[in-house]
Amino acid sequence: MENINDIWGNVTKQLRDEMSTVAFDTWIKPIKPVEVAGDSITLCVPGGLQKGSLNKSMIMTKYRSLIESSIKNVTGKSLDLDVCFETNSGVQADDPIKQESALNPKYTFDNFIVGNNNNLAQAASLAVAETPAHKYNPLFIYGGSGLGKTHLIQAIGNFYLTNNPGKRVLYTTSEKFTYELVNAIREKTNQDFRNKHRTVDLLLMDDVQFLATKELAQEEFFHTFNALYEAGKQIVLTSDRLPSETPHLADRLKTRFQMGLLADIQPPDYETRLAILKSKIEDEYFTFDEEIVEYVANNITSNVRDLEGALKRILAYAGIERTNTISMELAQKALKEILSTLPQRNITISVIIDEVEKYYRLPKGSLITKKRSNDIAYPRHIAMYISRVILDESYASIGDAFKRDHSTVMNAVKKIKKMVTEDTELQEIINELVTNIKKD
Ligand SMILES: Nc1ncnc2c1ncn2[C@@H]1O[C@H](COP(=O)(O)OP(=O)(O)OP(=O)(O)O)[C@@H](O)[C@H]1O
Repeated sequence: MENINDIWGNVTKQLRDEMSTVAFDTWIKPIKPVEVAGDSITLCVPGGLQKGSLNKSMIMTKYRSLIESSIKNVTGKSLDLDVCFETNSGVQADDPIKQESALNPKYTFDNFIVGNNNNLAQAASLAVAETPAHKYNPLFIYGGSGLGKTHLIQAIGNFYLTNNPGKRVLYTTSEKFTYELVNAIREKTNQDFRNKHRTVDLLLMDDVQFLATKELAQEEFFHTFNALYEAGKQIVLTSDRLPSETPHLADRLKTRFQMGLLADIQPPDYETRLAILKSKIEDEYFTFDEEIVEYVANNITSNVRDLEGALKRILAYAGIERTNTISMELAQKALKEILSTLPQRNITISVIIDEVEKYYRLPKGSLITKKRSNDIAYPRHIAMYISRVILDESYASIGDAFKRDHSTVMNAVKKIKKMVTEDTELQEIINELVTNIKKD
């Protein structure tokens, strides 16, 4: 069973039998199903910020396991429950224009945490949502999995619809686009397909990299893109990589995707991970000590989806132990399994060089040039120091990687080692670099 309304209809039938009528009418009946995406199901509770968050808290603490087990009975799958409520900046779940747009109201700018890793993409997204087709058309957001691309692209749509009621927005993915195109050809409804995609004010296309291997869909999307662009409509695209690095993507699409702004999202740094965790915890109404939040931020470094997963695990353990206060012991128990299964990166000197160059925003390969200016020499010494500390490599093999002799490496390592003991800022930089180097 795939349709969210069918699933929820069956789940509520079961819940009605298992709960008292008063509890069912108060807590379950007002819930609106939003979507099933991947391993999670999203439901929306009524109320604004205050009442909505109370409703959500009640569902998550008291009824979560009951709802999740009914969902499992109905779908045969374990789906994570995600509950949203209607904020001022989110569109209403039952608004017909919203339904046509296929947007999920839970993705807003309000709940998107901005850090060094995503500030360009967030600022450009907001600019596009405020004044579409003005500055950046198309806006192309790219970055690794679980870093917030879907969140941002949908926040653009939600913001735009809230501020421009009556305008038409369409959120789709390249896979959905292809699937609907194939159906349209089979059922001879090509014109409907074109009307749907070419007459909107704002087209949001997620995961555009999957178009690359589908010739027919690329051809159709090329014409969709042109029709919208020429009509002065905004297009926003997301991908896991740059257009120029997408194999099999037609050149004419590559050039079009590059016409506006290319904005990247990088994995969140430590500060941003902390801020994201704190904001997600605020939504949950559980008490966490600062040291527990730091423990999670230090250990889960890959992406925001994994951070959320870690938090959900901790909350699930808290649910089992029927407590609202999270202890360090509970957090460690909850994360033990996932920490041991997280992919470990194969760390080499070249990984360290890459990360240090990225951190100091230096062009790739700068650390192994002959340049001796301080802006290159200092990061180079740090990279040598980290190579020695993390990998325990010999000075000679570090020297080979940096095209330097072994005494240069030895002096650099000695110098940074001394500085680290005196300079707390440098200690923090090195901690952050080591975290970046270790994450996959
Ligand atoms: N900066 C952020 N602030 C708050 N939540 C975030 C942030 N970035 C990501 N998230 C959350 O992390 C989860 C994963 O994000 P999202 O689905 O947008 O990633 P993605 O880049 O589209 O991944 P994929 O390429 O795998 O589809 C979502 O629940 C999203 O709300």
